[in-house]
Amino acid sequence: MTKVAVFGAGSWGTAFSLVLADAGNEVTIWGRRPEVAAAINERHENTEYFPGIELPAGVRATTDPAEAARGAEFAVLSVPSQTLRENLTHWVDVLPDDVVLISLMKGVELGTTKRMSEVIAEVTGIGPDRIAVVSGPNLAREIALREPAASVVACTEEKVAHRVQELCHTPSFRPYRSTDVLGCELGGAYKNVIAVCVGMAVGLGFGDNTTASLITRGLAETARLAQRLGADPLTLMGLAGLGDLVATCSSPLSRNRTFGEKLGQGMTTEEIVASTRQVAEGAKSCASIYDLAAAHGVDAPVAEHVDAVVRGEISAREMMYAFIARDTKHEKD
Ligand SMILES: NC(=O)C1=CN([C@@H]2O[C@H](COP(=O)(O)OP(=O)(O)OC[C@H]3O[C@@H](n4cnc5c(N)ncnc54)[C@H](O)[C@@H]3O)[C@@H](O)[C@H]2O)C=CC1
Ligand SMILES: O=C(CO)COP(=O)(O)O
Repeated sequence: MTKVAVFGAGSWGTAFSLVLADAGNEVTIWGRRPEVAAAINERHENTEYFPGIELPAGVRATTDPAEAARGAEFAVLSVPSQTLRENLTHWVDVLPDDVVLISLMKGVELGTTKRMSEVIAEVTGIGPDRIAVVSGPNLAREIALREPAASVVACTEEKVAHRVQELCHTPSFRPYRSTDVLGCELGGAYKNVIAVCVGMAVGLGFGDNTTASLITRGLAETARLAQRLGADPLTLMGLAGLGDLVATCSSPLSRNRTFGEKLGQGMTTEEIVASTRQVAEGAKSCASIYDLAAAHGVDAPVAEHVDAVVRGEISAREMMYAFIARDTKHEKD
C-alpha cells in the first residue's frame, strides 16, 4: 500500500484524501486543529468541512507533521496559497528523501508573483521532476460525494505525472496527464479571479450575456498571459483552463464566485472576509496575477479591475461598465 501525506485538512485536502483512499492508498492528513483531526480518527468524518460524509477507513489524521510525513512516498500540499511558504518552511525537515510533492493549490504568491510549484521548489530545493500539480473542475464537495469528475495531473517529468495519475484514479475520479505545469497552475489561479468577477455580475443582478462575456474574455486574458510565459495555449482550453473556469463560474458552491456575489451586493472585502473562514484565493491572487501580467507587458483588465474592487477603489458596477468602455480592438488581441 502506498503511503501518502496530505498537508491541509480543509475542503480540498479532505476530499482529495478520500479520492486517494478510494484508489487504495494509506492516507495521513496533517491538520492544524486537534478537534478536526480527532473527528477524522474517531468518527471518520471532517465535521468542520463535510459533516455527514463518511471518510474511508484508509484516511487518518494527526496534528504532527512528522507523523503525517513518516514513510510517505507522496506529500500533498493543500493550504491557502498565501500561507504555503511559511508552512512549508516548518515541514521541509520532516519530508522523506525522494518524496514527490503534489500541489492542489490555486493561487499566485503576493509580492513574489510565484506559482505554488515555484514556491515549493524554492523552499524545499526539490527539482521540478518531483513536483506535480493537480488542477481541474473539482469542487471539493462534489468530489467528496463521489460525483464523476476529471482533472489534470501535471509534472515536467511525464513518468512522475503518470505515477500521480495512477495514485488518484478511482471509479469516480479520472485524472489526465500533462507536462504543462505552468499552464495548469495559471489556469487554476486565474479562474478564481474570473469567478470573483462573474460573481460580481451575478450579485449586481446581471444575466447570462454578461457572465458569458466575462468568462470568455477572462479565458482570453488567461491564455494571453500563459502563452507569454511559455505555456501551451491548448492547456487553457482543457480541464485545468476552460473546464475549471466553467465549473467555478457557474457553481453556487464556489467560494470565489460567492465572494464576488457579495461584493456585487455591496459588501466590503473586510465584511466578506469576516463572514467566512474559507479561503477565496481569487481575492488575493488578483493582485499578484495583475503584477505578473504587468511585469511581462500583458494586458490584464479582469485581474486589474477585480483587484481595484477588492481594494475598494471602485465599485463592482463601475468595473462592469469600465470593461465595456475600453477602446475597441480585434477579438484575437
Ligand atoms: N475547495 C475546493 O473545491 C478546491 C480548492 N482548491 C484549492 O485548494 C487549496 C486549499 O483550499 P481549500 O481546502 O478549499 O480551503 P479551505 O478554506 O477549505 O481549507 C484551508 C485549510 O487550511 C487551513 N489553514 C488556513 N490558514 C492556514 C495557515 N495559515 N496555516 C496552515 N493551515 C491553514 C485551514 O484551517 C483549513 O484546514 C486552495 O488553493 C484552493 O484554491 C482546489 C480545487 C478545489
Ligand atoms: O477550484 C475549485 C474548483 O475546481 C474550487 O473553487 P472555489 O475555491 O471557488 O470554491
